[in-house]
Amino acid sequence: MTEQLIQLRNEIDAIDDELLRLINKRAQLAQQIGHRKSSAVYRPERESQIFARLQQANTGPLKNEHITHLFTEIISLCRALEEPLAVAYLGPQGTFSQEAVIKQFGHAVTAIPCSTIDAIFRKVESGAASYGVVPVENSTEGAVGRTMDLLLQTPLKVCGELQLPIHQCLMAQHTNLAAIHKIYSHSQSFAQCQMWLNENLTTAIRINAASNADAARQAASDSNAAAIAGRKAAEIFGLEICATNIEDNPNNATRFLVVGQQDVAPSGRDKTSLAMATHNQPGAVHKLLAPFAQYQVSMTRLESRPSRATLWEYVFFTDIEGHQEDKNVAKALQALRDNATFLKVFGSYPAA
Ligand SMILES: O=C(O)C(=O)C[C@]1(C(=O)O)C=C[C@@H](O)C=C1
Repeated sequence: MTEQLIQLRNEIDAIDDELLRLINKRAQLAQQIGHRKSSAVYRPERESQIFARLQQANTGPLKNEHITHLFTEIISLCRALEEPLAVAYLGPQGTFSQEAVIKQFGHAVTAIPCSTIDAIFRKVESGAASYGVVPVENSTEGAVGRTMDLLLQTPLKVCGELQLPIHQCLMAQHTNLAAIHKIYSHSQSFAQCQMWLNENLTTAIRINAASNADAARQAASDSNAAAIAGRKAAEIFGLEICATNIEDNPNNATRFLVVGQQDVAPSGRDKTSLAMATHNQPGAVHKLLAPFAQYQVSMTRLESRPSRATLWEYVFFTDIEGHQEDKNVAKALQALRDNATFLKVFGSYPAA
């Protein structure tokens, strides 16, 4: 080893010692905060402010996404010292939903796989899990109807959102595509990879699975089969990756919501999700939405779903910019309450 290399490594050792001391000091401070908290340990608004501040201060060479990644894990460990969290998600292990849990909460949580979106809501409502992570829309396939229907019924609040890029891989016991006669996947993933499949695996039959992870599990026991799933599923089931990024749209992403029992305080960069309905009359929807324009509230999403109560009546699901405690948002919501036949605010939370 050259003198210079030894010198550089000595400097890294000294920095690691300092980081170790500082990270443990940070953990002790989090513990002290934990002892002073009377309610929820997880504070999405504070975590969002920490990430925003660090990104602002970051001078590189590490990219902002790396800094967020690193501090997600540091905060995750500090939070777990205050109180261990259980987070329910759409399982089994190896799904994109599990990746979403890790992206939002870090690794220091107990992730509880559930077999349906209904089961996730039930786990959180009963207190068996502190939070649930549910898919709400995909950039290619659109809204996840079951999540939207359950939001109407649940007493839970929306506490957060995150977006996960969805990169699909073809995986099998080997990489010989000529030997693949069957492909397992979830129907949504098949829909997202149609062009690639039509070009590269024309004759293989497509078999629907309950989830991508379940597809990978089945491919792991059949040498003539492959699965379409996320990279994580290949790791879990010991499969080889035959092709990566096979989704038709390279910007394919799924948006997830975090649901829990708490109202989240303003972070300074928030969104509010709600659903509303009005009479089925000419101009009624225009009138319903007017308060947003009047109080300068931006809508980031507007989606209609059948009300399920009355034929051909619709509920409008809306995301707006701002927190329900912000003055303009509060005024718009009050005006909406006066006009709408139905209004439910699901919650305000830091924008992803
Ligand atoms: O500031 C708090 O309330 C903390 O508990 C500390 C901390 C952190 O590690 O920074 C941990 C958990 C919360 O979700 C937010 C922040």
